Amino acid sequence: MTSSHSMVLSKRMDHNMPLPEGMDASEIKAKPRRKFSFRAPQQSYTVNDFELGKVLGVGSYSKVVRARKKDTGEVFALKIMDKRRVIKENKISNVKTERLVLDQLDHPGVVQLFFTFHDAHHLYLGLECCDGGELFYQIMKKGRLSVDETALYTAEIIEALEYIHGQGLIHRDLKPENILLTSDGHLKLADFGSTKMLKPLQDVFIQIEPEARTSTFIGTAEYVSPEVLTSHPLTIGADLWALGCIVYQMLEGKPPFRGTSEYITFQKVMAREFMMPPHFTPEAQDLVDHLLDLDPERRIAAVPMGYDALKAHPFFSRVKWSQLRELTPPRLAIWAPEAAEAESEESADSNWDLTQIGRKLSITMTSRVPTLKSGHNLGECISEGDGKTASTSTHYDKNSLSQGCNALRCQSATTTLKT
Ligand SMILES: Nc1ncnc2c1ncn2[C@@H]1O[C@H](COP(=O)(O)OP(=O)(O)OP(=O)(O)O)[C@@H](O)[C@H]1O
Repeated sequence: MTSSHSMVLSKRMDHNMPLPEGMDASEIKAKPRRKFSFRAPQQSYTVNDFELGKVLGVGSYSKVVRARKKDTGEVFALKIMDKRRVIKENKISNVKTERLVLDQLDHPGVVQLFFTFHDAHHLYLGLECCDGGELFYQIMKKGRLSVDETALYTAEIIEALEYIHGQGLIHRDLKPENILLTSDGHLKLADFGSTKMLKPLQDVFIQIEPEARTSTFIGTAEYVSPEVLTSHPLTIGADLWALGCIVYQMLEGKPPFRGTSEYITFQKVMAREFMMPPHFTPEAQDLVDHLLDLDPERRIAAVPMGYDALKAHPFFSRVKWSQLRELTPPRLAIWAPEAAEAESEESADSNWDLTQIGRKLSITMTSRVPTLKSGHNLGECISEGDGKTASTSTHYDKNSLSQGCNALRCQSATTTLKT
């Protein structure tokens, strides 16, 4: 029996899942539960091993800081997560998922994880540092990207998506904030905390707990696909829809679906109500149109071998797919993280104080913040273990939407407004 096989079995036993054909329960009981090793090891580092530099970005439960390892001089992006905040924001499964998924991925279009460590109050992920900032910032600074810039960036996103989809993963939170640029201007996907795993990753069986049928879903309003809003099965089509939104946003400066409230945004998504700007070339219009198909199975690239069709789309006629990473990428708008942070809403959060990292809690305590019980070992989130990951977290409450969405489901399939 292979190690992965025994791991599959131990997980199946834990969850009373049916045994594979021909397997005998007594055989399984005799096998000790095996642990697997992460490629990116859990180190015994402390935060004092690093010189902390500028803040690269702020997430809902993390702060990402440029950090130089004092002994080797290597530079990383240290994703620092406050344990109390992780619990408070109900992000434990996101942390586990991100750690497990990043550990398994190895592609130039995906941010690399090198190591993890933790201390009494924080969890740390040592990530490849993307000094060019977020794609979001580039769009914001440039207003709109040219067709050639958009084609090259989209091609790099497509290569990364093809890879992660081939690994049985759906990113689920693809948006310009989660697409980062290296200092030489190439793109990398980041933030895999919401990833859905459809199958075992390589030789590690990661237990996919059936997602509770709650009235919640995951994603970001402007990039969420209509089928996700109506609780249809999640497929790679959800990422392809988000890709369509991102292509549109690069060319137009803003995403196709944006309302005055999230609820209005969802209504527009459900009705596929967006304006196709007249300055879009016919190729760009066609690509956006095919990615933003209401039927996830008809979205270009959603079928087997579909990526070949996507890459052959005339929008990419000038893209040399075989040399993508060698091509000169678009010139970056100057990236100043502190300035961007000041512009961002999240920076209004003053609870983070880097001088306190590793020493005491950086989060301002309030009576509503849960207490870390001694038995609650959150370090296990990033430790080597049995590969178990919990079900996913909540971004939106769908209850308040269901009525409106159900009504919208009856509307005409395609309501693309063209000027
Ligand atoms: N490897 C990296 N290099 C440079 N900057 C990074 C890196 N990883 C993350 N960042 C920056 O930090 C921000 C927050 O990171 P990330 O999205 O992973 O955090 P999060 O807490 O999971 O966020 P979310 O609010 O989406 O859940 C990113 O949007 C990006 O600006």
